Amino acid sequence: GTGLVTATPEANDVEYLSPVTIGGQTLNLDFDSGSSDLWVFNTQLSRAATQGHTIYDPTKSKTFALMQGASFQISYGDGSGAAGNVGTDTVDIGGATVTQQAVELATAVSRSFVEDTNNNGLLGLAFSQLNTIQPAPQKTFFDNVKSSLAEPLFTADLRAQAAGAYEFGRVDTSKFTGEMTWVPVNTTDGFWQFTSEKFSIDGGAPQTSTAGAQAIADTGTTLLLADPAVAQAYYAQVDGAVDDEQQGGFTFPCNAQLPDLQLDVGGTMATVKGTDINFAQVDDQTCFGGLQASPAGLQIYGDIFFKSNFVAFNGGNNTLGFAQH
Ligand SMILES: CC[C@H](C)[C@H](NC(=O)[C@H](C)NC(=O)[C@@H](CCSC)NC[C@@H](N)Cc1ccccc1)C(=O)O
Repeated sequence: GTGLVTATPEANDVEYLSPVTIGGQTLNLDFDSGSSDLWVFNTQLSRAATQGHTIYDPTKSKTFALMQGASFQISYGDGSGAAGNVGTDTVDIGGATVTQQAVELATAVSRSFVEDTNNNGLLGLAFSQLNTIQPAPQKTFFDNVKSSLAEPLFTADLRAQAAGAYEFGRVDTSKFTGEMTWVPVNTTDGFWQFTSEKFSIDGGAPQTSTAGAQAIADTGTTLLLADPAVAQAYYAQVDGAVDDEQQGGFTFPCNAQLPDLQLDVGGTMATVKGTDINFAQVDDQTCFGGLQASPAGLQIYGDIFFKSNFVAFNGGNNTLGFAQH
């Protein structure tokens, strides 16, 4: 295939896992457009840490080579992280193949990764400048494979409680309805970043949250973390919604009617379906919102956004394409 793999959701669509073959060994990884390291669970980790995981064994790969003296250490916004050493091997995603791809072998991973036994590592799809390998940062799979693709792009087709897909090299127009809108990406910080300062609720009058507010497209983040003004205005329209310190964010009665939310992506409005904003039940009557306030200044449009929008990441001209699906 041209580089087409299934994206399978965990419970509550917390993460999406896709098969990657490394030196002939297939592991399910979390494709993450919000970071730029490809790291895997492997035989160097303790048995306790790898319990329930699928691990990569470099000694069993005919094409593995150690990258002498190289190491990595990555931290994520949720406080999790991983660190270890580095090699190269042949990496194949649905037929799109890179020989001598930098593959980072964790020798330490945070508890949240140990406990998430569906997740055997991350495949970073942000810009290579964010790669954490020392002494010399290495290229992402996408950067390495780009020139061999029919088109220098990949797409994310993530679905609510259903199998979706990542595809490298083409935009499958049968996967979405209406027109795809392309917007320029600001790559300065290494993310797929764009201006997102306007919002409207149920197609009402657009309001500005914060002039010049920035957002990133992050397939590796579960929720939609938006400017606090957006979250406050949205949940003000939901009867019984409260910002519940104890639950860690906005909750509402599970039978609430959730309005649709429009957010601008580089000036063009994209819709997030209200149904996708009901994230998970936290007790018999109460549900936790998929839209929450972003702690930092930066907005993080995670899987909640992708469930309503098919997104193309074009590394040829650094643009993002989005369309309703
Ligand atoms: C605290 C670390 C800050 C956020 C920063 N790190 C980052 O920005 C890294 C590359 N990206 C991330 O922490 C976030 C984007 C944060 S926006 C600043 N994306 C990747 C994240 N979803 C990966 C993940 C997947 C599953 C489970 C947990 C984590 C740094 O290293 O400085």
